[in-house]
Amino acid sequence: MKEILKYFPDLTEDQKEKFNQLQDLYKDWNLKINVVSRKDIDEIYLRHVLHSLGIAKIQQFKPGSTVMDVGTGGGFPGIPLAILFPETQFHLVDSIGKKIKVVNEVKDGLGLENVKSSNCRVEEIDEQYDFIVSRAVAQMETFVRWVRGKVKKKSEHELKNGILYLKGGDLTEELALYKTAKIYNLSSYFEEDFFETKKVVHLPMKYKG
Ligand SMILES: C[S@@+](CC[C@H](N)C(=O)[O-])C[C@H]1O[C@@H](n2cnc3c(N)ncnc32)[C@H](O)[C@@H]1O
Repeated sequence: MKEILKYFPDLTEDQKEKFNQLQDLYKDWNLKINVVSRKDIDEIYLRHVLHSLGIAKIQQFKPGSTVMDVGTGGGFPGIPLAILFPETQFHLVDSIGKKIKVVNEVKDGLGLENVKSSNCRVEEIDEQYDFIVSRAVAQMETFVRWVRGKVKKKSEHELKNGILYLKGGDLTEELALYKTAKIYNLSSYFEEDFFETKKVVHLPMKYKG
């Protein structure tokens, strides 16, 4: 939890309380369904919560804007972002039912009213959002094919709408097709070694590839 306060010192008491509850909620659920690796559960604030919040260093979601988290698994990056941006609506989607069950339990446990979830493949979703966020789900080309048409071309809330994808490693080859993609190194924002190779890719949706 100290990692979160270090980089997000202006949290409200309610947000602090919610972030505080996360570890115990995931610890309990992890005993039944493995959503966070055993090694990671003790470092959940660094490896999952702060990593998810890396997106917030690139984009501050505005009140009223809408975000879909594709392949959310146990709720990353969607749940931490929903705590940080309580006036933004989040739709967390995963094709595995038991993962969405955990998401729903965590959402209810925290009383997150700005989160809804769906147990389906993202290809089945027929809605448009200001932003699509994701971590560790598919190669960019596949991902873009899945979500094409699901980002609002022009947003009343946001100027930089598009995909915000948490990725690691060398992305030169994977992003060669996407001339408008911008890569942000999370090591510029967070000093822990874990973030050395971690990046946020922003792909604006005017891209027609
Ligand atoms: C490696 S996990 C990552 C989970 C989470 N984003 C995280 O970083 O902890 C990938 C998740 O994507 C989901 N997934 C893969 N393809 C999907 C699709 N087409 N639609 C919805 N979910 C998908 C899988 O069920 C799995 O839970």
